[in-house]
Amino acid sequence: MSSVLQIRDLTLGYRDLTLFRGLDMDIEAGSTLAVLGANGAGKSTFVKMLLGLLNPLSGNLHWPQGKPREIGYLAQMTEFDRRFPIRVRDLAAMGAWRGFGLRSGLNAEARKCVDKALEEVGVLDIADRPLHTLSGGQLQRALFARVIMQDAPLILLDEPFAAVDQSTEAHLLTIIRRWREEGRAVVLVVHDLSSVLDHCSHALLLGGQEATYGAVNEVLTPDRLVAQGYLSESQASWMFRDSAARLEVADV
Ligand SMILES: Nc1ncnc2c1ncn2[C@@H]1O[C@H](COP(=O)(O)OP(=O)(O)OP(=O)(O)O)[C@@H](O)[C@H]1O
Repeated sequence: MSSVLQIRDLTLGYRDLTLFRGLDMDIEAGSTLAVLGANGAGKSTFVKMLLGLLNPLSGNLHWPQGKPREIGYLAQMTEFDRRFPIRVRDLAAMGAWRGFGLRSGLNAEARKCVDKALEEVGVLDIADRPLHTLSGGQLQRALFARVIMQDAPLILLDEPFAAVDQSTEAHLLTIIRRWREEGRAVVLVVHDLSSVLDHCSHALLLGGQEATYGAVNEVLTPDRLVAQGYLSESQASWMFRDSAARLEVADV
């Protein structure tokens, strides 16, 4: 696999708060990375750094294939103001603004791509509805269409399943799988371990002033999850009760 981003000896935090030191990791093309950690562990800070909104305290970021023109990004839904007076179709089209420019508008080919993205996420039938009329799941699908339109090699999804039902989650996971198969790197901030196990190849666990990166099975061990404050001892022994290596599917 080729790396989209190489992170070396990274120390992350703020002026008076160091979240962790010495992280080495590669974000690989065609991989899915779960970023996990207890509240306040630094997940959003890590995402902000990847987006270039925050400099590391120290360390290096190297983009072997060149820094992408654009990083696909889905913010936490709570940060989205759905009173924004646009339609579903316009929201999706905003993902492609670099391709056609804000003034010139969409040509026929771009309009076709928007419709295809809306169809893929299952909201083409409500493409002309204003955002404030959508349910949480419909809005998340529309926001996924916007990410599809961004056509980026690295995609960051901040808690994409936080406010959606199981069938929407399953649908959105098929889109994530397609992105991975296309060789894009997908980074997901998640809270629920069950959505990590079957769908992510790698994990970055934050907490306890440490950052642990590796294959999912190597990182998400009961000892480590407890040591880094993600699970209590009793949660870990319940979730790992049948196997030392395999978690029960459960929310934390
Ligand atoms: N601009 C800032 N200046 C100083 N400290 C900050 C700033 N933003 C966040 N922090 C602190 O950094 C720590 C990590 O915050 P961050 O939002 O990255 O955590 P998180 O893992 O995303 O948490 P949650 O699961 O609650 O969303 C917290 O202690 C937070 O208070």
